[in-house]
Amino acid sequence: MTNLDLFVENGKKIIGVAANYRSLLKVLKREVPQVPEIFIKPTTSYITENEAIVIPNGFSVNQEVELGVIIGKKAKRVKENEAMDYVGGYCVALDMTATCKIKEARSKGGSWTLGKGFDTATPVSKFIPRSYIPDPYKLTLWCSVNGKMRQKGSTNDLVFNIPFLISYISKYITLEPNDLILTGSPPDMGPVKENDVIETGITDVVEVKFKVFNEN
Ligand SMILES: O=C([O-])CC(=O)C(=O)O
Ligand SMILES: [Mg+2]
Repeated sequence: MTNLDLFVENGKKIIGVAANYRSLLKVLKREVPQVPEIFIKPTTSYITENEAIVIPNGFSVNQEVELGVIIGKKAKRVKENEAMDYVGGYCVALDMTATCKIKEARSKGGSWTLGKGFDTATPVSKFIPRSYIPDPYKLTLWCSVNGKMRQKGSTNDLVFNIPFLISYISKYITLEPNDLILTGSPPDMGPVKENDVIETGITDVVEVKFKVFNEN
């Protein structure tokens, strides 16, 4: 038996999707991609409510609010039309991103591991059972910093929807119960600094608060 409420404790992997909102691609002046660009974050980057986001020394870090999809059962080469059977539930997540490291990786062709995977880079809400969200494309994701709204986006703006992502990823990487897919951020991610308070949520579903600290 898997208790998906404990997805953080039992988490095996976190798979992120980059630039998966049409509105973000527009801002970035990028074409809609043919396939998703994916990356992995370690589960040691998880934090939950009341734990601190810690910015590593010398890093510049942005917040990105995202719909998290939590896998309910093992998925390998899943067809798109069966993919929703593998969704156990959802969460709201912050894909904290060290922009300094991602820029360096993009320009030098290096890896995203530090840019996406540092400790505390994946703050998440509690688990939301799948039945609680009958239509995952009607959700409003929001994120405020120090009480000022910074991001607001609708999941109907996703480029690759949840079944496509599960089908695509599971062709190459077996998905396991408690894995988390971060489906990408709407525009207006921005830098955060020590003592900032980040509040984030899915309207009428869940909200969660995190405080930001420097490493020392
Ligand atoms: O941070 C990035 O460069 C890409 C990303 O994760 C997103 O669009 O959600
Ligand atoms: Mg992201």
